[in-house]
Amino acid sequence: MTADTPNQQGRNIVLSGMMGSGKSTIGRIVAELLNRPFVDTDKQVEETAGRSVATIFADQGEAVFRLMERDAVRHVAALRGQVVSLGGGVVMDPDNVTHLRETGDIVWIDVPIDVLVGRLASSAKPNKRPLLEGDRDPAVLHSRLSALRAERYDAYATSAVYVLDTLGRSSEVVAQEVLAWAMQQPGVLSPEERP
Ligand SMILES: Nc1ncnc2c1ncn2[C@@H]1O[C@H](COP(=O)(O)OP(=O)(O)OP(=O)(O)O)[C@@H](O)[C@H]1O
Ligand SMILES: O=C(O)C1=C[C@@H](O)[C@@H](O)[C@H](O)C1
Ligand SMILES: [Mg+2]
Repeated sequence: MTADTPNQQGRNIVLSGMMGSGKSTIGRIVAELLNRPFVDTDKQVEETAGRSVATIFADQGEAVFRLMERDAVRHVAALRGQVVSLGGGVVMDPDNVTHLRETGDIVWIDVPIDVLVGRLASSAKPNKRPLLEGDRDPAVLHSRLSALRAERYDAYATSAVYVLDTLGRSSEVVAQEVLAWAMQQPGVLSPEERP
């Protein structure tokens, strides 16, 4: 088994949460520790479309992006044995959640807005986060992120089987918590992934 060969036995570990919550950072660590492929739905969309998330939003609109994202989700959910990082809005579509749950378990990385503002103000990633319009002003970011989180809270909470609290904890420590959770969860780790 290599990092490019999905393990057919283990369920996907699917990380969900707001922009900047740490899905990619934590997901990569978990994938490396388990020697699993790491898949990011935003990257899948960009590779398939040959354009950045921001360009898709600008040229074709958010609705077209969401359709592409649905396809990416179905692709990812067709395989097992992966660590998956979701775009921040994926779980707003209940069909996406249904597909993801067939082969995986969703873990929500819940991060307070103030922490997100601190992270996103110093890393605007305008090509990736058009909903924030590349804005780095902390007050504007705070109000945009608060509104998004309020709108999405129920979807994040109900789609996830586990919530990670990252406050004051490094990504490495949080990744270890994901592993500890996976160990307890039937079907997530294959026998060979268990110590
Ligand atoms: N537990 C943590 N403690 C401190 N910093 C963290 C932690 N997790 C992530 N970070 C930092 O927060 C920033 C955002 O993390 P990351 O890119 O992984 O988030 P994301 O959810 O993938 O966001 P997006 O997909 O919207 O870009 C990075 O600079 C990362 O180093
Ligand atoms: O929260 C969101 O709706 C988004 C988050 C990003 O991961 C991208 O999927 C896109 O910028 C939209
Ligand atoms: Mg990411």
